[in-house]
Amino acid sequence: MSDEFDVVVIGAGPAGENVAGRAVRGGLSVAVVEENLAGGECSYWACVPSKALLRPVDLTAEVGRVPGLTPGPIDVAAVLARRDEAVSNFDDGKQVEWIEGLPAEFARGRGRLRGPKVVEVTAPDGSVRSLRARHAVVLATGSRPLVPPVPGLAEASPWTSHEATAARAVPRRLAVLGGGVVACEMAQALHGLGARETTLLVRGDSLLGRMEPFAGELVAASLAESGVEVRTGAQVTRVERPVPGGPVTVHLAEGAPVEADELLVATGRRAATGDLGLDTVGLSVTGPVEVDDSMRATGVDGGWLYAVGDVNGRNLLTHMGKYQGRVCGDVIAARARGERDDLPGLRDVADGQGAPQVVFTDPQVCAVGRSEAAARAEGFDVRVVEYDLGAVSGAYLLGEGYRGRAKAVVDERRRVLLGVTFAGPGVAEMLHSATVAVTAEVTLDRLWHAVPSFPTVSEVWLRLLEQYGL
Ligand SMILES: Cc1cc2nc3c(=O)[nH]c(=O)nc-3n(C[C@H](O)[C@H](O)[C@H](O)COP(=O)(O)OP(=O)(O)OC[C@H]3O[C@@H](n4cnc5c(N)ncnc54)[C@H](O)[C@@H]3O)c2cc1C
Ligand SMILES: NC(=O)c1ccc[n+]([C@@H]2O[C@H](COP(=O)([O-])OP(=O)(O)OC[C@H]3O[C@@H](n4cnc5c(N)ncnc54)[C@H](O)[C@@H]3O)[C@@H](O)[C@H]2O)c1
Repeated sequence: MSDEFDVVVIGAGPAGENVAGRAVRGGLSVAVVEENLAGGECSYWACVPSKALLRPVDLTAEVGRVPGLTPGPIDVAAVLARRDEAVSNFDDGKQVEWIEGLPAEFARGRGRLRGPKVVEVTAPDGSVRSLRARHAVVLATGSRPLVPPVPGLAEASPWTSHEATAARAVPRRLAVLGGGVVACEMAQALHGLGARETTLLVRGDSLLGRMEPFAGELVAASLAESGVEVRTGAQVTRVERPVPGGPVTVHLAEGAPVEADELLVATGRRAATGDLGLDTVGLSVTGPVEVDDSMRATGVDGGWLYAVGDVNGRNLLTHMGKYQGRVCGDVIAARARGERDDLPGLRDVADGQGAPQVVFTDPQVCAVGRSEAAARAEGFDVRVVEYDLGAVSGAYLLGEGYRGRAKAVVDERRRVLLGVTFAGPGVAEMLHSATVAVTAEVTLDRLWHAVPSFPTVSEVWLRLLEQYGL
C-alpha cells in the first residue's frame, strides 16, 4: 500500500468527497482521511436528518390548508425510523464504497498536518500512518457547533444540532437558543413532533437575520401561530441543570426564567481547525482558513494547501461546499498537469455573489444573490420590487390562507437581478429559476419572455416584472 498520493484530502464530508471525485477524474491519485463517518455532518447530523424530521411537519401544515382534508396525528416513531433510514442508521459503508470505487484510498482516522505536504493519520486503534502528498493537501474538515460562554451552559450539557437531529425521543418542553436557520428549522420540527412547550430565545429582534426582513417575520408569525413562544430580545444570563438529564432552567436578563426538559443551542458554528497541525506549516488560524478563489489557502509557501466547505467560512452550505470541491479538484488537477489554471470553471464565482439557500420551515424561505441591504452596502444602484405571493392565482389553488412574499433586488444600471427572495409554502423548488437568472445576469427585458405557466406560483415572476414597469 503506497503512502504517497497526488492529493490527500482531510475530511470526507460533501466538500471533501467532491474534491476527491474531481481530482480522480482529472487523473490524480487521492487519499481521503476521515475520523468519523464518510458523508460528514450533512449526511448524519445536519441536512439529511433535519429535513427528514421537517417533512411530515411541513406536510401537515400543507394539508391543513386544503379544505376537505384533515391532517391526522403524526406517527412520531415512524418519523424517527424514517430519519434513521435516511441517515443509513449511521453506517457509512455505502459512502466508503463510493470513495474506494472512484478509485481513491480511504484512511479511517484523525488527520493532522506534520509539515508541508505531510498528513499524519491516527487510526481508531491508535496506529499512526504518514501520508505524503505530491501536489496538494485539502482541508475539508467542516465546522463544529458554537456554544456561547454563558455561565452554567456548558455544564448543563445542552443539545446542539448534533443531538437534536439524532434525537431518540422528543422532549415535551424544549427551549431553543438562537434565531438562525438551525433554531427555526429544529424548533418547528421538534414542536411539530411533540415538543408542545417550545420557547425560542432570540437575542436580537428578528429571525433569520441575514435574509430579507420579511422572511424572518413570516417564519416568526407561523411559529407563533403554531404555538411556539418566540421571545425576542432574550439575553440569557445563566443556565442551571442541577440533575444531569433533568429539567433545565434558563435565566434571562428580563422576564421569567424558562424551564424545559431540553435546551437546544443553535448559535452558529466555527470552522473545524483545531488540532490540525496548521502551525507546522506556518499558519496561525483562529477562525476559518482563508482561501483565494481557486480554494488555495493564503499565506502558505508553495501554494500546496487548499480548504473547501465550512472550514473556509465562505458559505456554510452543503451545495456550496460541493461546488468549491469541484472547483478545487479540477484546479489541482490542472496545476498538476501543468495546464492553464485560470479557465472560467476553475474559479469560485458563486460564493461572492450570494449563495442560494433554502430554509425548510413552513413557510419555506429561499434566497439567492444579494439582499437589498447587502446590495446597497456594496454601492449598487438598487431598485426593489415586491409582491404578495398569496395574491398569485396558483397560490390560491394550493390552499386557503397561503401567505408569502417575493422580493427582487434590481441593479438599475444594467437592468439585471442582484438578488431574489421568496417566502411561502413550497417555494423551495422555485429557487433555482432565480439562481439561473441572477447567475446568468439575464436582463429584465429578456426575462419578460420567460413565460411562467398558469396556474403556478411561478407566475410571481410575471407580477414582479409588471411591478417593475414592464
Ligand atoms: C442542523 C443543520 C442542518 C443543515 N441543513 C442544511 C441544508 O439543508 N442544506 C445545506 O446546504 N446545508 C445545511 N447545513 C450545513 C451543512 O451541513 C454544512 O454546510 C456541510 O455539512 C459542510 O460540509 P463539509 O464537507 O464542509 O463539512 P462536514 O459535513 O462537517 O464534514 C467534515 C468531515 O471532516 C471530518 N473531519 C474533521 N476533522 C478531521 C480530521 N482532523 N481528520 C479526519 N477527519 C476530520 C469530520 O468527521 C466530517 O466527517 C446544515 C447544518 C446543520 C448544523
Ligand atoms: N437549510 C439550510 O440551508 C441550513 C439549515 C441549518 C443550518 N445551515 C447552516 O448552518 C450554519 C449554522 O446555523 P446556525 O443557525 O447555528 O447559525 P446562524 O449563524 O444562522 O444563526 C445563529 C443565531 O444565533 C444567534 N446567536 C449567536 N450568538 C448568540 C448568543 N451568544 N446568544 C444568543 N444568540 C446568539 C445569532 O443572533 C443568530 O440568530 C448556518 O450558517 C447555515 O448556513 C443551513
